Amino acid sequence: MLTFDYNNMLAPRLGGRGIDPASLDAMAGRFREAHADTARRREAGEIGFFALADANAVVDEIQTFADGQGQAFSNLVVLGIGGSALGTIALRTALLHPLWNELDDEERDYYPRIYVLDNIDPATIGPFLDRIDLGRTLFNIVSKSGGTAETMSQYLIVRERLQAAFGEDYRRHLLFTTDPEKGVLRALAGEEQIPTLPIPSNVGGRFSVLSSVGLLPAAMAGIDIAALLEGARDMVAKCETDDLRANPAGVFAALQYLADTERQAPIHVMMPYSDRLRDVADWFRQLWAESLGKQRTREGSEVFAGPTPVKSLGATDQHSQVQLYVEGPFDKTITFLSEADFGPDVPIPSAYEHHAELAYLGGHSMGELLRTEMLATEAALAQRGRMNMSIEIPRVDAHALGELMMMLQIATVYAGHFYGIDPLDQPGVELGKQLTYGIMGRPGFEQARAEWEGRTPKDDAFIIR
Ligand SMILES: O=P(O)(O)OC[C@H]1O[C@](O)(CO)[C@@H](O)[C@@H]1O
Repeated sequence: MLTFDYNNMLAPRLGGRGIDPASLDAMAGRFREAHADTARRREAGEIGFFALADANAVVDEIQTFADGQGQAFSNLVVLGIGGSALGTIALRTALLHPLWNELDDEERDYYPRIYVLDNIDPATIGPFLDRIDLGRTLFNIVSKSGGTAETMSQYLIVRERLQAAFGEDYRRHLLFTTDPEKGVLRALAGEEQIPTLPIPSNVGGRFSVLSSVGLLPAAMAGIDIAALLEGARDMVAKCETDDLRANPAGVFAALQYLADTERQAPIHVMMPYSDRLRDVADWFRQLWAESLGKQRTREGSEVFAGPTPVKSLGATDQHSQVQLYVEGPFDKTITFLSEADFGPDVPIPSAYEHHAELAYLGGHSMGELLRTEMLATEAALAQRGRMNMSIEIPRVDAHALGELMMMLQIATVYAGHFYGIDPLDQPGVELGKQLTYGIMGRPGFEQARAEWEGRTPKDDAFIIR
């Protein structure tokens, strides 16, 4: 089980800058409402990600694919963006490298390499597709909506290359992961007989890491997806209580909400002290930002809610960001992520005994130093009255990742309730999408194009060339 320590968020440790424990306890009633509302929305089928933890049939289907057809490929290339990419990247960074290190050469050949193309920069896409051996590659097109411009443009390029190389056999290199009913990707799968995996319709992109979106690439890479879901199940069970102080996701959400609204600290830095956990912070950034950054409440009144998530990395960013965190404005909280057991550690040799500035390092290890630096940063922040909290997982493995990611997803839903907004929608992203469609000439978006042309004339006086 993970350990969540929030002492350094509270007034007893931080003096007047911390949150009064009484304020946290005063959230107990609102938390019971948030918990009941979440249960009601789960029951009504509006929130689907909790149930992913129990989707054992999907695990079997995915594992069968990964162990069977999947083994014909040396590369798996995921085409997706946002929630269709970030969870997979986080799992790959966390779980693949340790696994990879333990494999011998023959075993390494058994598992395909996992690539995620989550941008549309031609300088990346062109050379990547020129280099990769198409004959040994499976392309997994991941899009909940099935219509995202970035993903679909990548798909069109890949499809043309596959057809040019393999004719009608191009299908063998494609797997769509999309909504079970809606969207053009689903329609294409039917028209062209391309195999698919479903993303349950009540699971939004940023909550989909434990669906086939994250599970298929994970299984192909040899990650233990059953353990991932077991960890998630353990966290769901832990969060079944409506007693705020016993519910880790509830306390996480309540403290961040209080930091923002009572302590004017709307910036939420997530700082793993672990290379393997670094992309969990990136995945969380979308989850927190897209879910909570909202103009309107669920009832429709204006609110302009939303903390700003920031990703950081220890110890690297101690030498880039920590000066600001320790002495800058009191506008942020820091959440540390760490692992209790780094696995095989790297000892630091004893040398230069006559130089005290170096001699103290000898006899310790890199893991010890990294951990010490985190504890020291936590203490420095607390001494200066800066709110921080820490989540420690026992070790970086599939079970722990399942627990951690489920906790952060549940916390996001609770936080949405506290802010009075709907954490499941993202209306603000739509405007930019519509303007893109208009500018690119998609039929039906002429109005968007006209608005863009009407609003974008620029004054040369404000441009330096
Ligand atoms: O999976 P899709 O539908 O292609 O969407 C990708 C991403 O685009 C968004 O809709 C908007 O950024 C995200 O919510 C989503 O994760």
